Amino acid sequence: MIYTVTLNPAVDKTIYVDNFTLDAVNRVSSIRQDAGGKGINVSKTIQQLGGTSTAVAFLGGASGSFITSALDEMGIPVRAFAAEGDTRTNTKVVDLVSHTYTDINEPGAAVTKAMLDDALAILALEINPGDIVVLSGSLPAGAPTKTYATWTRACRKAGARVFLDADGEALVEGLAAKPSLIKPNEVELGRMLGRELADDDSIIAAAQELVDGGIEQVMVSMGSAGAIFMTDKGAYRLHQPAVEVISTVGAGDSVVAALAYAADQNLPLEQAARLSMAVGAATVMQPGTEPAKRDDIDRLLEQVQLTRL
Ligand SMILES: Nc1ncnc2c1ncn2[C@@H]1O[C@H](COP(=O)(O)OP(=O)(O)O)[C@@H](O)[C@H]1O
Ligand SMILES: O=P(O)(O)OC[C@H]1O[C@](O)(COP(=O)(O)O)[C@@H](O)[C@@H]1O
Repeated sequence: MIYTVTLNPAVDKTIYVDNFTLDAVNRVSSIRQDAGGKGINVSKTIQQLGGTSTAVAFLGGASGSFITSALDEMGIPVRAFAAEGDTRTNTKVVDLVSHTYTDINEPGAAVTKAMLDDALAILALEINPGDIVVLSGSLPAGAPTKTYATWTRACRKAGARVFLDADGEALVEGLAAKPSLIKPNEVELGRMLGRELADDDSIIAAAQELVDGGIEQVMVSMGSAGAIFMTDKGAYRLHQPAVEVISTVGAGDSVVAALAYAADQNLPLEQAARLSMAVGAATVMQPGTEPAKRDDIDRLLEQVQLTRL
């Protein structure tokens, strides 16, 4: 079983504007809204892959209900915990002329340590050995920076494999609890290590350091440049096929989803790596945070380039 955990979910509101201009009135040509937040996006993609996951999330207000209904409609089981206040709305401004994409992410509804502890106690009782728990996204206000470390330890103690996709302090602290997999992009990885990673060699060296430190799998996603997948059983340079890019929001989440699905299905490492790139490319072909289409994934899978390092 796969559980995705989104402590700070969001309604992703994509606003389409022609010639987005700062310091001026901009007229919106169309809007779309998606259930979002990193773990929720992971659940949506796992569903497209034919897998099953339970989306664990703190939700509140009308925006929280919007997310619950959207996931219900997709047939994704939700384990909702009440947030203190309304779930945030993250605004994505897409300029259809200049093709720029601007994210404006709100801080989100606060939680208390007691709320987090209660949710974790319930989740830990439910987890069975061999399950996968995906911890994704920013921490909401009120959550200590060591929250992911605490959750990783508890889930590992219950026998689960933990995949962590976070940034900044939350990631640095979380690493101490030794998740099985992390998926920083190259900027997040550089930030985490406090140095600029300018080329493949420096990314490979950085990922190797983490694997040597006890993280079994480090997937460094690199946007249109593909990814470097470093593991304790092999390392790969990956390139996805060229596709028409509609929205890159949720691309990283889709890579995490593919890796969680592959691990749950016990797919060989190389197959997992290929799948993650096909899913990443198929995701950017969709608007907003609509998940990748199965037929795109199947078609792109054969075109992924994989080189053993
Ligand atoms: N512009 C793009 N063109 C094609 N594929 C992309 C593009 N951006 C992202 N992807 C795919 O999605 C994956 C994850 O994207 P990335 O931007 O690195 O993640 P994040 O959203 O976490 O920053 C990439 O490794 C790649 O496979
Ligand atoms: O929790 P954070 O870091 O604010 O990120 C939340 C945002 O990230 C997303 O999950 C997209 O993430 P990625 O583009 O990094 O895959 C959006 O759905 C959401 O608005």
